[in-house]
Amino acid sequence: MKLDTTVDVGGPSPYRIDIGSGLLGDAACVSAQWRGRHALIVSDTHVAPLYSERLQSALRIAKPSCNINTHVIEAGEASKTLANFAAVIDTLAVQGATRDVCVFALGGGVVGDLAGFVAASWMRGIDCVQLPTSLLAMVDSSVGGKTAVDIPAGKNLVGAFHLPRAVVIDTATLATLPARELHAGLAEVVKYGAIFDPGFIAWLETNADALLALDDAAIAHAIAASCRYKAAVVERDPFEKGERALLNFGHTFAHAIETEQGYGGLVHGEAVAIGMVLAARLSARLGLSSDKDAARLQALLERFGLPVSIPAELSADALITRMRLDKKNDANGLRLVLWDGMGRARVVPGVPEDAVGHVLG
Ligand SMILES: NC(=O)c1ccc[n+]([C@@H]2O[C@H](COP(=O)([O-])OP(=O)(O)OC[C@H]3O[C@@H](n4cnc5c(N)ncnc54)[C@H](O)[C@@H]3O)[C@@H](O)[C@H]2O)c1
Ligand SMILES: O=C(O)C(=O)C[C@@H](O)[C@H](O)[C@H](O)COP(=O)(O)O
Ligand SMILES: [Zn+2]
Repeated sequence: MKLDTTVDVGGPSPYRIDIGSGLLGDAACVSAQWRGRHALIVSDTHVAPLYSERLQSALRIAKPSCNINTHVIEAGEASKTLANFAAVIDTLAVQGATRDVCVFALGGGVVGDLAGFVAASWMRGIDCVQLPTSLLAMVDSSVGGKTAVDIPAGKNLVGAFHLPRAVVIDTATLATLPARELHAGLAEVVKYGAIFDPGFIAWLETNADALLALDDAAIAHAIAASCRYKAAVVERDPFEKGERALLNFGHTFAHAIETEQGYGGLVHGEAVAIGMVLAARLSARLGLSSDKDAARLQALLERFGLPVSIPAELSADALITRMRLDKKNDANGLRLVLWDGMGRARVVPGVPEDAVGHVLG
């Protein structure tokens, strides 16, 4: 077990992100914020068989007389539902979980968002510790307290802001992550460079092969840097009243694609890669950035094995209809995160639908 780095997240209820190899088996680390005697581990059918036992043992070392329950959902986006939310809530009720219960979210962003929403809701709010096992969850979803489930009408339309008590990132779990999911996580890593830091884009270009080969030092740097970019913005704007919306770069397109595919097509990071390319092209068309920058962003995403164009079966009309239900919109219509070139983005209200239709082809 080796704690490499910590990132402090300030704001209304500060917490710490621990990053290191083997941390899931570190009793002191995983249990540091656990107050009561009840614990509920929420995980999925891919992750639970690999890591749930390790976490349970660590928790039992920390509190030998504890009451630990595990709720396992089917792996995949299609599980981020109100039905599974209700099922996890029922598990807490059957367990007799008191308000000092801690929910441990062990898995990718699907588990993290669902378990976080349960924690936001049970007895009006209990503790949640995020234990992300996918790269995407390590660099993005475990941090910042956005919790949600999807409904057929749209992604993340039902949810709450509920900050985790702690985030523990065991980088050793990436050894079992499928390559497709590694690539998906890299899309959100690229996002930070695209919106905040051209220097980070250059670093990603130089270290692309090392990242794809899961080189320890490169991966550790990408995770820590990503957590720092996200921590900085969510501590200034925890409830997305302003600048936090920049983290939604590419997401209006991405969520429309995921919803239109019924949450069983592209995975979130893949949809975000396409969404960022579309947002970059739209920004160039509107005169905010250049085609050259858009091409550079696209090339980096392609290098990470990510798709950059809309699946052929999806029509522009259907996607625009989905985009109208995006949470950032207001009375002026589509409100999109547009791009000023590498490292700079802005929220633009009243984006004309015909311009959007043009980049959707
Ligand atoms: N709350 C936020 O701020 C935020 C940010 C970004 C994304 N999200 C949400 O996160 C979700 C996407 O997260 P994701 O990409 O982690 O998807 P995911 O949770 O579906 O995980 C991806 C796949 O990898 C598997 N997996 C995870 N870790 C593994 C490991 N170590 N070994 C083997 N298999 C492993 C999972 O079982 C799953 O099949 C979406 O629902 C998205 O909306 C939320
Ligand atoms: O943390 C945020 O803020 C983000 O927007 C991060 C996104 O990567 C993430 O996909 C988020 O869940 C999208 O939020 P939503 O508000 O558009 O549902
Ligand atoms: Zn995202």
